[in-house]
Amino acid sequence: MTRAVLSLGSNLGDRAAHLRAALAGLGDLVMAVSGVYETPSWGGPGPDGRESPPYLNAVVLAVDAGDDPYAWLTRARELERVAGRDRDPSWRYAPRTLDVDVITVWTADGAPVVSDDPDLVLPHPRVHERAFVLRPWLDIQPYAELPGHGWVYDLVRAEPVAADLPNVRPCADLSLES
Ligand SMILES: Nc1ncnc2c1ncn2[C@@H]1O[C@H](COP(=O)(O)OP(=O)(O)OP(=O)(O)O)[C@@H](O)[C@H]1O
Ligand SMILES: Nc1nc2c(c(=O)[nH]1)N=C(CO)CN2
Repeated sequence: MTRAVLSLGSNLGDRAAHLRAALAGLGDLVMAVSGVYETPSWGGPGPDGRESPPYLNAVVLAVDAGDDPYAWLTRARELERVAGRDRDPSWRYAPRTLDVDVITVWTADGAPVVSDDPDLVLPHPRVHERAFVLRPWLDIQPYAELPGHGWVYDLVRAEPVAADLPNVRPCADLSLES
């Protein structure tokens, strides 16, 4: 058995519909879903100076009966494929219909999986800098700990995340829970 925290993001097309479809795709694996937040695009403009539009973001806690952490990556890529995500070789953080990142994975005994395989780095190597993940994560796990970085509630109060926090805006009118 493994548990995982996944980040869902969309800034292209019907953003809420893409998040809902991802959640539906995860189906019975989902244990808890955060609120939906509108967040400025993280990662800067494209090579031509074009800005990436704001995202809708949410975070999910999910559980899988199998033991393989890579199953989460496979699922994430499949959800992105179904959402029609295109990759733009000239712009790493180009707008996308759906982005699913594997944030952290725990084994059945509660130990965090640590991996430096470039195909699946765990915990996700940039999440400690990302208010758009850390803030929604607190909705579903107020005592969440990011392996190697400490309590999530401390991370959101320290720089560089604290400066971004006011721009992570709850969308009270949008819910992913049915
Ligand atoms: N924890 C992880 N979650 C998702 N993808 C990962 C992870 N660790 C490594 N990768 C690899 O990162 C590669 C790029 O993934 P992707 O294009 O979704 O990145 P991104 O979401 O645009 O950027 P970022 O990695 O900064 O979130 C993929 O080939 C994937 O195998
Ligand atoms: N606001 C926001 N910015 C991003 C996001 C995201 O989900 N939300 N995902 C990225 C690649 O993982 C890059 N930048």
